[in-house]
Amino acid sequence: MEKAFAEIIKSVGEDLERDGLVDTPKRAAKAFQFLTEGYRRKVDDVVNDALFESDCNEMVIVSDIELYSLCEHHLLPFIGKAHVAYIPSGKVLGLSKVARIVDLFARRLQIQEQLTTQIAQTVQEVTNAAGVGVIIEAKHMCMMMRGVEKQNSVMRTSAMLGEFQSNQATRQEFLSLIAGSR
Ligand SMILES: Nc1nc2c(ncn2[C@@H]2O[C@H](COP(=O)(O)OP(=O)(O)OP(=O)(O)O)[C@@H](O)[C@H]2O)c(=O)[nH]1
Ligand SMILES: [Zn+2]
Repeated sequence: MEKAFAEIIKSVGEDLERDGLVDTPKRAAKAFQFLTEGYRRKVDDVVNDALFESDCNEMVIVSDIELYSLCEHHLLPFIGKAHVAYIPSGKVLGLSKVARIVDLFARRLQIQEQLTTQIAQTVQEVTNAAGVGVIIEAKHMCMMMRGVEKQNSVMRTSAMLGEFQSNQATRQEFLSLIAGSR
């Protein structure tokens, strides 16, 4: 990866020997490894058995989880928030683990739709919840810094599983609680 970054820097006409750039391929490779570390993590390790028996069967919402991902088309960041809700069915998930699941899939090359679905399916699989809802709102640098250059558009995606899909009242409760947090 270091070599690849060195090639990219040379290809823009820069001098790789100059002071500020000497260590840049190494730094950039380290940064890119971090931004894609989701490929090297496993759900079980991330969740770390932090599942707790509970007879709570009311909606749990973790909202406004910061999200940084990379669009797979341009390798530019998309940045925003994820809102994750589920209805427990015997087990609740450690609070931080919801955010860790978001990062696990965000730190990959992604499109927002797939990221949203992967988070929802994983929360469902891990908790066996009666329903899961995920909403992501994000701004894509590939639409802001280049290309169509629209600064204010926000992409909103959702994935609704189980009761969030079949029960209008559940979905509505989730949406109104999210709206309250905005
Ligand atoms: N659906 C979806 N599209 C995305 C996402 N991230 C980037 N894109 C889009 O992927 C598309 C790639 O289109 P192309 O025409 O192949 O690439 P391009 O010529 O660079 O397109 P422009 O961005 O329109 O300049 C663009 O419309 C991007 O806006 C995403 O998360 N979801
Ligand atoms: Zn893009």
